[in-house]
Amino acid sequence: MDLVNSLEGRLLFAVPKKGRLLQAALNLLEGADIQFKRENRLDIALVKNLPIALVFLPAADIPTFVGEGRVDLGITGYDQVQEHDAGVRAIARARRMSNEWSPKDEKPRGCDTILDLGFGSCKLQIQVPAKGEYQTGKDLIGKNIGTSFVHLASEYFARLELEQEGIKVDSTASYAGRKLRTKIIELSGSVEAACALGVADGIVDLVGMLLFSPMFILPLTNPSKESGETMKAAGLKAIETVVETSAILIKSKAPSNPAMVDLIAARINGVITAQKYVLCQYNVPRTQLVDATKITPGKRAPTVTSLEEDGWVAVSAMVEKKRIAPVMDDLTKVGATDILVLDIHNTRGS
Ligand SMILES: Nc1ncnc2c1ncn2[C@@H]1O[C@H](COP(=O)(O)OP(=O)(O)OP(=O)(O)O)[C@@H](O)[C@H]1O
Ligand SMILES: O=P(O)(O)OC[C@H]1O[C@H](OP(=O)(O)OP(=O)(O)O)[C@H](O)[C@@H]1O
Repeated sequence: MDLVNSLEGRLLFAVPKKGRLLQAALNLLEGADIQFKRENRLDIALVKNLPIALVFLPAADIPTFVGEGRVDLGITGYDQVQEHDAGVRAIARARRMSNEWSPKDEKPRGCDTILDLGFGSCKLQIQVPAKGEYQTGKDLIGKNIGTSFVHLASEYFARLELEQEGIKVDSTASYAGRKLRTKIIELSGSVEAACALGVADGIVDLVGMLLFSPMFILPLTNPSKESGETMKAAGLKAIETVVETSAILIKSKAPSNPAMVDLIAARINGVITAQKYVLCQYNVPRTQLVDATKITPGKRAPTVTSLEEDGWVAVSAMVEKKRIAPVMDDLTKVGATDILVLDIHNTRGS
């Protein structure tokens, strides 16, 4: 199949090709009725029922393809987008310093976040040997730092160094021409081993959070791993957080088909909402209705209908799945009966 030509007229949608984010991303696509068949060893799949082509890419590369190329939509980690944007800032700073800058360099680059997808939560943290001497990020100024997130780590330590010199900076401050005293060492994997192997005094690396998303009955991270398991196993401890992250839906600043981007975003938002909420239905004496609807105010408002029994009403309201147990307890206390909890398969516009 001549894939490149078959992409004409299709919205390009980047999906993580493997790793922790893949399965949850595929679940979202299924919930949004994006039908495709991924051929073995092929990283492009044509969607059967919409003018879309899925492109399977490393999560770390998706911000580049969406922010700098022709890809319109993408699912990746917020940390990856932040690292990409920090890299764009570093290039822009270097160009301005060497007078290579020109107005065309300032074309809209990077990507816009559409939605937090509610899975893949973790933290990018500064980690040091648990029994070592370092207690704060400032203790590591001038030392060796191993990381896969070189741009975020460089900006973080530039801010620490400037603050130590009494220069107050904010996240948008320019570090133009600043030569870091701290040595940032780029590592592509197994970053947690860097301290033990004498390569680094500290690292900047991800620490998983063992979260149970409504989408899954299994933990989001590797079920055999606790949150921070890698860090603990490597004898490290986290001392500061650089970025808190989760999976996000991003879009190009100039998408080829904005209407289709909005449609896909609405469908994915519907799937996420349906997974986050349940529908709670119950009967309650009209005299208790005010107290009951304070417990179940709904996402917009509860639906109240009269029962074929004087003095009683039926209420239906969306309740966050993670709150439903105490909500049912409280409804019982105010005299609600026949309390039902229904899963929501999908939703739109809520
Ligand atoms: N515990 C975690 N460790 C690393 N990344 C995580 C974790 N939990 C969620 N993520 C998200 O997954 C992204 C990494 O996905 P990616 O596919 O690049 O690597 P991976 O999931 O670690 O798989 P692999 O390293 O085997 O390729 C991170 O940028 C982050 O947004
Ligand atoms: O807190 P945890 O859930 O234990 O996960 C965190 C670890 O996972 C990632 O590495 P990964 O396992 O992807 O292997 P890598 O070092 O080759 O990237 C990340 O770089 C951390 O080292």
